[in-house]
Amino acid sequence: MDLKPNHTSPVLADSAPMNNSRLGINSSLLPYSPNASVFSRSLHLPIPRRRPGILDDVRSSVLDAMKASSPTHTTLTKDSSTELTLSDGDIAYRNWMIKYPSALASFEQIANVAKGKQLALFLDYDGTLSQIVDNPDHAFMSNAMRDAVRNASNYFPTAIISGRSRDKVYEFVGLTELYYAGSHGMDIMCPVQSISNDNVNCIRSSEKQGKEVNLFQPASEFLPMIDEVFISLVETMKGVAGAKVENNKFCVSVHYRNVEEKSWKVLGQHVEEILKNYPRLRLTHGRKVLEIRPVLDWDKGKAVEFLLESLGLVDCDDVLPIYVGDDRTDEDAFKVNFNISRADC
Ligand SMILES: O=P(O)(O)OC[C@H]1O[C@H](O[C@H]2O[C@H](CO)[C@@H](O)[C@H](O)[C@H]2O)[C@H](O)[C@@H](O)[C@@H]1O
Repeated sequence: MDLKPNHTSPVLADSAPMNNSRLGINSSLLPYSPNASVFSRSLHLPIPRRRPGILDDVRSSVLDAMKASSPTHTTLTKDSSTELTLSDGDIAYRNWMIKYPSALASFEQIANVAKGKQLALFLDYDGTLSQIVDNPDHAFMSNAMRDAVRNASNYFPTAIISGRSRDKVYEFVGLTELYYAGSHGMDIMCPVQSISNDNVNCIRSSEKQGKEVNLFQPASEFLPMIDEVFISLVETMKGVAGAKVENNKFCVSVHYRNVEEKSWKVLGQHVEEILKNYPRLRLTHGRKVLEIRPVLDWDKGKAVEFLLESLGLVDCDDVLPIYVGDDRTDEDAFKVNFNISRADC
C-alpha cells in the first residue's frame, strides 16, 4: 500500500468489537503469521497478553460485548481423582497461542529481517508498557520498562500510540525523546518536517522543552461535544458503583472493571442513552472499558502512517515499522499494509 495518509475525516461505520487482547509485532516474514498476505512490509507477530474470551466475535449488544471480556468457568474432569478446572478463557488462550506464537521465539528471525533496515518503533501504552491494573490512574510504567524504551529510542524513532490523552500518557512515560499520539491517534505531536502547513488540522506549537513541533488534531471540532458527554457521563455514572469515567481529550472512557457484573447492563444502557443525542459519536470496546469517540476515519493505524510520513520514512525501501500492542484498537495499526518503496531511496 502506498502511504498516502488521508488527513481529512470521512465518516465510517463502527467496526465489530474484538476483544482479542494481544501484544503484537507485525510480521509477514515470520512463521505462522495468519496475516502474511496483508502485511507486506512491517513486522507482525502477536503475543497474547490477556486471555481471549470465547466470545471474541461480532457482538450485537453493548452488554454482550462487555461480557466478552469476562468468560465463564468450566470444570473439566481429568480423571476420577483429580479435577482440572479450566475456564473457557484458558482453553481459548491455549488455542490462540498455537495460532499466534510468541514473537520472542522468533527473535533471531526478526533480527535477520531487520538487518540493514531503518526501524521505526510504535508502542501502545496500557497492557503493553504498563500492567493492567484496577485503577487507570495507577497504571504506572516500571523504571526497567522506561529504560528499555529510552534505550530503543537511542537507536530508532520511537512513538507511543495510546487511547489515553496525550498529556496523560506523556506523564506516565516521561521521555522527551519520543513522539506521542494520544486519544487513539487523534492527538499527535510530531516533528515539523514533511507536514504540509496547509493542513487545517495541523498547527505549529512548542513542546515542553520549547522545541518546535506540529500538533495534528483531526477531531478538534469535537472537543466541546466530548466535554459535554464527559460531564453527562460523570453525572450518570454516580449511580453505578465502581464505574469510572475518564476524559481522554478527544474520546471518553467508561471503565467497568470495578463494577459488579449485575450492573453492567444498566451501565451500558446509560451510555447508549446518552449517545442517542450524539449521532456523530460512536462506541467502541476495550478491556473492561467502553470508549466514546468521534465518527472519524481515524485510528491508531492512520496515526502510524501519519507519523511515518512526518518522520520522513514513507519513501524508503529500507524502512521497517514495528508496532507492539495488546488491544483491539491496536489491530487498526496491525492492519496497515506498508509498501514503503521508491526507486530513488
Ligand atoms: O491504547 P492504550 O494505551 O492501551 O489505552 C487503552 C485504554 O487503557 C486504559 O484502560 C485500560 O487500562 C487500565 C489500567 O490498567 C485498566 O484499569 C482498564 O480496565 C483498561 O481498559 C485507559 O484507562 C483507557 O482510557 C484507555 O483508552
